Amino acid sequence: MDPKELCSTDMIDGTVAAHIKRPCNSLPTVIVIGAGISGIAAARSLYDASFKVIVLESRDRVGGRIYTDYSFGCPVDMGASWLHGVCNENPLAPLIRGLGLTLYRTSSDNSVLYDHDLESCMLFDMDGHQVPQQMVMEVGDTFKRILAETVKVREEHPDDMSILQAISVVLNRHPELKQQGLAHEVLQWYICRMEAWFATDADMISLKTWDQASAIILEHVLTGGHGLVVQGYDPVVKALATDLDIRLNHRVTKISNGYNMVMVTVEGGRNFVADAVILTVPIGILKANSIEFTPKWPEWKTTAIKDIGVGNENKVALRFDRVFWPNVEVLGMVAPTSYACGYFLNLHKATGHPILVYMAAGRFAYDLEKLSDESAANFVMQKLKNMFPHASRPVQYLVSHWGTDPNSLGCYACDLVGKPDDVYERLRAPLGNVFFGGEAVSMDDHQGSVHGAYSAGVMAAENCQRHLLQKHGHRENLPLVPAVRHEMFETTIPLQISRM
Ligand SMILES: Cc1cc2nc3c(=O)[nH]c(=O)nc-3n(C[C@H](O)[C@H](O)[C@H](O)COP(=O)(O)OP(=O)(O)OC[C@H]3O[C@@H](n4cnc5c(N)ncnc54)[C@H](O)[C@@H]3O)c2cc1C
Repeated sequence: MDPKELCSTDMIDGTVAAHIKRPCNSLPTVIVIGAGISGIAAARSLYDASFKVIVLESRDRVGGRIYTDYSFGCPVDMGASWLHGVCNENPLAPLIRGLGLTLYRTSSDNSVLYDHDLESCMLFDMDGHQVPQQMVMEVGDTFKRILAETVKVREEHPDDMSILQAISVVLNRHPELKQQGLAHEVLQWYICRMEAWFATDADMISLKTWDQASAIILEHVLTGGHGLVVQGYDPVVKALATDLDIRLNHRVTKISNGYNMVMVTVEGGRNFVADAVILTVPIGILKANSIEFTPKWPEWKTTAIKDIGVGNENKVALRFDRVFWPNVEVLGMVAPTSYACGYFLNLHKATGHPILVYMAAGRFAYDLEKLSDESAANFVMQKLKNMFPHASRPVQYLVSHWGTDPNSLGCYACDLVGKPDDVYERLRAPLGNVFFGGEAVSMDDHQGSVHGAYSAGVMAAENCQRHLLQKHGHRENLPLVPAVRHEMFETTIPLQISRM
């Protein structure tokens, strides 16, 4: 076999891989594992810098946890749908501007607890009666005060506890903040919304870090509030993926990290060899140990993976033949527990299409996945009928399964109670020729976001590039051509923001 062929990231026989060396002056090769936004951003950066790169993706599509479904005849995002931080500093802003995508701003508040303006939420009790708007606003203010008091609880307790425990400490201390009857149910709805952001239940969310992730106290947070990507996130992924060598239906089962090269094995036994690997599979996949690593990873890495939590969120999208609901952004149902609360996002307001999307998070999202799609759609229809007895049957429905999908096993990383401070640094740290990308390794508490995943991919590519250039000599010694900037990034068009 021609040695040049061996290092061109093509299939080779695994038994010879350990003896392969990359010939001098050939292009450094990188395998990116995962074609979500992070992997594609990493591959794009390396490709634009003239590295030879291939992407191995287990699914039959690109995008990962970005998934825009078109079966309703219009785009419906069943994974990510908001751009969090509608501002020019958002790393995705140039791409979104360049593609001419419209953002429908649901809130200009940067806090995650209010990614919808409260005036645009209509809540209903279990009997289908509308909750007075005055009460929605007042309980919202009380919830803010309760959360502010939890900061004091944190300062007093050296050990971490859950945000739910902290709320109960605050309510015992300040009985005047306790809510009764319907107001208590509205408070539970706010807790339900908080759980939706973290995609996990309030008894699992770390008191120590929740407000860092929610951007209430941090300075490096992106401004501009939250905007739905009206045309769906798919064009963003597709634009970034242009011209990349992406091999779909290639599920990686093993990564063998040698001194000179890394060998990656996919289901069916094919091997791929490269100078370096960037691993961007979801944290749920790492936690499930479904990829074998040789040599075994050190304990500091495996405990980091164990100590990071993974949440779940699912959507049930319903398309109707006509609109029978009011022109608000969110239709919520209050209940005595946050588990029993829920809400629909009214896509009609943002897109003009008669679509409602029910959102479920945490344990409830897992429970929803246990139902057949038809039962899940019937379940949420009952909730809707409770609010609107004359609701028509949906013409079509879609149900996501992020928790049990073997390519995601959860929706995104979350901070569990007692999370060690350095857990994300350890997850991010490279091992030999293996670099780590993906939303969970993103910097500055941007885990669980598209822009965080994107930046994590770019950062992994930069670290990988630096490593390869150090290892294989200076840039001048390698046949690299000057970096080609992706034309989408060069545009100066402003962000298009709408609000109907
Ligand atoms: C329901 C839901 C709603 C969300 N809402 C928002 C939102 O509104 N705004 C926002 O900013 N973020 C949101 N997020 C988070 C956002 O979608 C993610 O943070 C981001 O898309 C993650 O990108 P990634 O590239 O890190 O991972 P992924 O997109 O998951 O990419 C990883 C890829 O690896 C592949 N893979 C897995 N195993 C293997 C294997 N063994 N071999 C090869 N490939 C493999 C997967 O198929 C996948 O394509 C949401 C997520 C979900 C699930």
